[in-house]
Amino acid sequence: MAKEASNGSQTPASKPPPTPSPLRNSKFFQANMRILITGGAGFIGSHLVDKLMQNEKNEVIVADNYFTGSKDNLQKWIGHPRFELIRHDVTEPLLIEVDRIYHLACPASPIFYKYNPVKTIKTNVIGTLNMLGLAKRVGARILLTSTSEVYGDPLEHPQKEEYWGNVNPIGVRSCYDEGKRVAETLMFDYHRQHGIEIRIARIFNTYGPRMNIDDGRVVSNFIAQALRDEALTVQAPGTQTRSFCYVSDMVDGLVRLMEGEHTGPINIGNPGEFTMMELAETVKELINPSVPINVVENTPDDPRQRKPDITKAKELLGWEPKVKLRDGLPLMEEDFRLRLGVQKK
Ligand SMILES: NC(=O)c1ccc[n+]([C@@H]2O[C@H](COP(=O)([O-])OP(=O)(O)OC[C@H]3O[C@@H](n4cnc5c(N)ncnc54)[C@H](O)[C@@H]3O)[C@@H](O)[C@H]2O)c1
Ligand SMILES: O=C(O)[C@H]1O[C@H](OP(=O)(O)OP(=O)(O)OC[C@H]2O[C@@H](n3ccc(=O)[nH]c3=O)[C@H](O)[C@@H]2O)[C@H](O)[C@@H](O)[C@@H]1O
Repeated sequence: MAKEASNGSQTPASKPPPTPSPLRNSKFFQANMRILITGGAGFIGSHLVDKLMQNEKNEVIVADNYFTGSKDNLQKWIGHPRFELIRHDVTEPLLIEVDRIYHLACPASPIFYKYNPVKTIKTNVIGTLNMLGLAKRVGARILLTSTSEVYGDPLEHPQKEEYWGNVNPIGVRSCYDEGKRVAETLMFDYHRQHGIEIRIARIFNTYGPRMNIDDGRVVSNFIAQALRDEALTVQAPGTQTRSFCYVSDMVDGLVRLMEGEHTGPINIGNPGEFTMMELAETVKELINPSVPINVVENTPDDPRQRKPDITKAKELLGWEPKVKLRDGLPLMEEDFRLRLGVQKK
């Protein structure tokens, strides 16, 4: 029997999550998978939209508050009968019917996630709670895009999924690192407590076309600086490392994880590891050999090294990255040239 809630409304007794809607079996719906992408107007999200829209059986719904994303990234899909775009902040509940939720909504560039850290935490915690609530109500499978930042300034190298990390809980990056750690916890608690089907991807630095030009992340900074004939700003000491994954490899990994049998967390990233000085030298060589490289001040708590161990992704998802940094950078250069209006000399 339903219980009487204190405000007088009826609340259902505790029960297992519903199976997907019976409409799934009707003639019309059988051909479709309805997929929600939160943060789908952003960099990775918009590439994921492109990939999922290629399958004519998919309907794609994007919910985004446009904090760091833009309708421009989705221009080609606006008006398409299988596509819907909703201006929505995930810190508010969303009532729709879907089969899959790719939950990406969260500013990813350190400049943007530090801009309003309280909002970043709300997005990670309340936003993930809301999306898990939605998954529970409609019986959808949900994938969280977590981050290599859950490993903090890692004391193990390369990072395996079993490593618990070395994160400063009160630093300026904590709104993001700890926010994503709580989001992972919520995912597993909903899975254990309510039987929700979950997937967790731990994404390592990803780059490619459509990154915000002035978004502050290292690859977009260096390419924009090289094209504008400005000095490349290597933050000290320059020996810190990152591993850069091209965006088409990333979305391929995310879809495999979603449609595979494993909850994760699974690292998705390119194990090729570079110092920031090496990255600057590569950008200089490929894009503009006449720009200088300047070493500038760094920000607090910058991780000193990062490289994914992708054994799990290889074994469990049959996934590994295909695009090498030297091949991916020119593809991004082309997109930045178009957007900045800078011709090749
Ligand atoms: N790009 C990377 O290197 C990287 C690495 C690790 C993890 N990730 C994760 O992948 C996801 C996508 O990253 P990205 O690089 O595409 O970043 P992005 O900033 O381009 O995209 C994030 C999107 O989320 C939207 N958003 C932010 N807060 C929101 C809110 N409260 N409600 C609704 N929408 C909101 C933004 O407007 C934007 O469209 C993020 O969850 C990020 O943490 C990215
Ligand atoms: O992969 C991840 O998990 C995380 O990676 C990045 O975080 P971060 O590695 O700090 O990204 P950048 O801001 O691109 O910085 C990378 C390195 O480049 C350096 N850097 C940055 C900008 C610049 O102009 N010059 C420069 O040398 C930074 O000091 C840092 O060492 C993303 O922005 C996060 O969203 C993501 O979760």
